Amino acid sequence: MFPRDTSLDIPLSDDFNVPTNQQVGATSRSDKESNCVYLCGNSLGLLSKSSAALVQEELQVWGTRAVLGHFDHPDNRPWTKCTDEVNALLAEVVGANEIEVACMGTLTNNLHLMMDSFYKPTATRYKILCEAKAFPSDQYAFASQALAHGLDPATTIIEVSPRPGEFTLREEDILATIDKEGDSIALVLFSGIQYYTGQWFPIESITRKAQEKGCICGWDLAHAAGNVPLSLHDWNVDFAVWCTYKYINSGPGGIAGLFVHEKWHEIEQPKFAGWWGHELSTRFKMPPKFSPIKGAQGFQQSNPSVLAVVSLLGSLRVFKKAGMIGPLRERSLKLTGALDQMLRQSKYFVAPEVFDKQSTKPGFTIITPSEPSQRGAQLSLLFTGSDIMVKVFDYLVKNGVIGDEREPDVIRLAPAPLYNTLKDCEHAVAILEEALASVSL
Ligand SMILES: Cc1ncc(COP(=O)(O)O)c(C=O)c1O
Ligand SMILES: Nc1ccccc1C(=O)C[C@H](N)C(=O)O
Repeated sequence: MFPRDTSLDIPLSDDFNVPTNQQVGATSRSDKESNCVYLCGNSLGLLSKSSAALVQEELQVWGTRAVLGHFDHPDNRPWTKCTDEVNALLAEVVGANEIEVACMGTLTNNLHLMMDSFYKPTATRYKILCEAKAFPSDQYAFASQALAHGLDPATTIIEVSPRPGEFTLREEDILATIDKEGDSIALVLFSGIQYYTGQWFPIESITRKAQEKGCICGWDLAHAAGNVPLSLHDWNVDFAVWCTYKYINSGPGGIAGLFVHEKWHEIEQPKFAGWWGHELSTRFKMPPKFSPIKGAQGFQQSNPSVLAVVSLLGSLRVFKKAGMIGPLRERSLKLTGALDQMLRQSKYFVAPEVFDKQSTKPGFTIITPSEPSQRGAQLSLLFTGSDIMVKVFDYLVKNGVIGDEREPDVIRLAPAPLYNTLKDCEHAVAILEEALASVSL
């Protein structure tokens, strides 16, 4: 029997709205009013009551104060300064100084903005190094950046792939590639945590090696921010971008984050300026010449959606109340560790070394590293056969277990430490086993 840690039975925060079985269309469940088992905070985090209340407040201010809300706000949160509290909290989440962080735009927008500033190919140093099978938006961004510089993506973008028979990257292979190709690499840009495999890359050592070879090192932290401890400033990361709608629960399409290390603030001025990057003290005097805010916030372009900002703020306040990343990671290690252990005890589990994708016998392996320091909350389950994953996924949803399917073959399950419990993990494993039993029939 798996030893139970009863502290994991109570959610860390009761501030979240968990959809019911009925609401998610779990038609096989008779307990329609019970909460579903939501293990999909790696794609879209849940709505916190705090975010919902703050959005309502801003709607109220908009309805009652209209344009005056920009400067004179009943809750002392004038819209011109609505990102102040968020920036401070985001800086804590990613391990940065406040001046290094901006809450703005969207992940892919910010990635382009940062590449516009930091990707400066020359005749001899022009390549972009990333992991193979990066999230498609990142691949499109890299390729289009290469094209914009008149370069051929096929020769510009180099990817590190897993060794044959392996699912994740070895640190030594990444470092060796940088060593070998570094003189021709302009930019090393990995995801902090790989969206498909859930592998947490060694950010500090990759950054160090890239910089030793004279490359710029940036990070896409979509799956890392709010999930694992980060120390972007101390790790000397050049720049980073992330979305906030996953583990940080800002809501679909929520406002994103951007980090520019302090060492660049005097050197790298915003290239595509907008008025919101201009110093607040003179912004509304409408001067013709752009005078940027020092640091990451100088990269802001437009006035942000206040509704999006406070939706993020609500969740960040929940993070703060829970003690920020330290306690969250501690709980995350236990929850994901327990889920991992239970899955490995399943009769359908096949060890990754002997996993046979072609097998028609229903089964799965876990492609996420088993070493906790190499992963965050997410576990990626790879299924045998060609249509087993889809059938299993369908069964899970009908039974109120919400993970996500990622083509071609993976179901991702991610217990979020703020709102998931050990019971969620136990329930998910039980339903998964039922699902696999049903496809065996
Ligand atoms: C690693 C990664 N990059 C980019 C994106 C795209 O983000 P967005 O649509 O917010 O630009 C996502 C998620 O959608 C992601 O996980
Ligand atoms: N923004 C979305 C909208 C619709 C569906 C998924 C997403 C995701 O965020 C996907 C995520 N990046 C992932 O790792 O799969």
